[in-house]
Amino acid sequence: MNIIQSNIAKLPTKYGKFKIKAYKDGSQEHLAIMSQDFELIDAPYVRIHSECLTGDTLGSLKCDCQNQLDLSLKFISEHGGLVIYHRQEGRNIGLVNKINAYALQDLGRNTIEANLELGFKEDERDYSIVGYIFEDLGIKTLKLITNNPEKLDYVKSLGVEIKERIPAITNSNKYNEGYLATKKEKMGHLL
Ligand SMILES: Nc1nc2c(ncn2[C@@H]2O[C@H](COP(=O)(O)OP(=O)(O)OP(=O)(O)O)[C@@H](O)[C@H]2O)c(=O)[nH]1
Ligand SMILES: [Zn+2]
Repeated sequence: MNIIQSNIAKLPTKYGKFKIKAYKDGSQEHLAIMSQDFELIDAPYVRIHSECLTGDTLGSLKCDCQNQLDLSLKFISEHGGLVIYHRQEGRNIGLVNKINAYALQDLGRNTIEANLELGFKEDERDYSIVGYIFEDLGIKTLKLITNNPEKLDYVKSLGVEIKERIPAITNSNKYNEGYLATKKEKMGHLL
């Protein structure tokens, strides 16, 4: 992998004070957002957050992403750890394709059917940059904040020990009930 790394900088936020580092992998740029005491923690809390501009930034109610990011930043600010902001928008199909998938969902398809109809797998994410960041930051043991079994399997495949899984469950609403049901029933998410 040919990764370009930034230096570490301070990032004060409404959640608390963090440190931040950026990684450039081809055309994708990812972030590691660390609590101030990160280096001193043996098994940090870690959230691998998949980019969702419509949720994270615009507050879309079609998914649970903004609530999960909010929960993770608050939790990690308080208990110590790391949020990896993994910039693979739309499970790595990009924004144009994700909005086309939303248009198909407006016609009644679920998230998986919409992806398949556009010629993609149900999930196109590749987590290799996460392994690179773990190695760069010296993470060998962690507590993972996720409901997604694929993220758990990926971390285990690196030989990194998962001491605990913290569910990332937030309130549902009438717009994301179908999305959450598909994740639970068809993608095996621990919801
Ligand atoms: N292709 C596609 N991607 C979506 C859709 N809705 C949300 N996403 C993307 O899905 C990703 C979030 O994945 P989720 O399945 O919600 O959650 P997860 O990250 O796999 O699992 P957790 O760690 O438990 O949050 C983000 O990259 C979103 O942009 C959709 O309808 N279609
Ligand atoms: Zn989302």
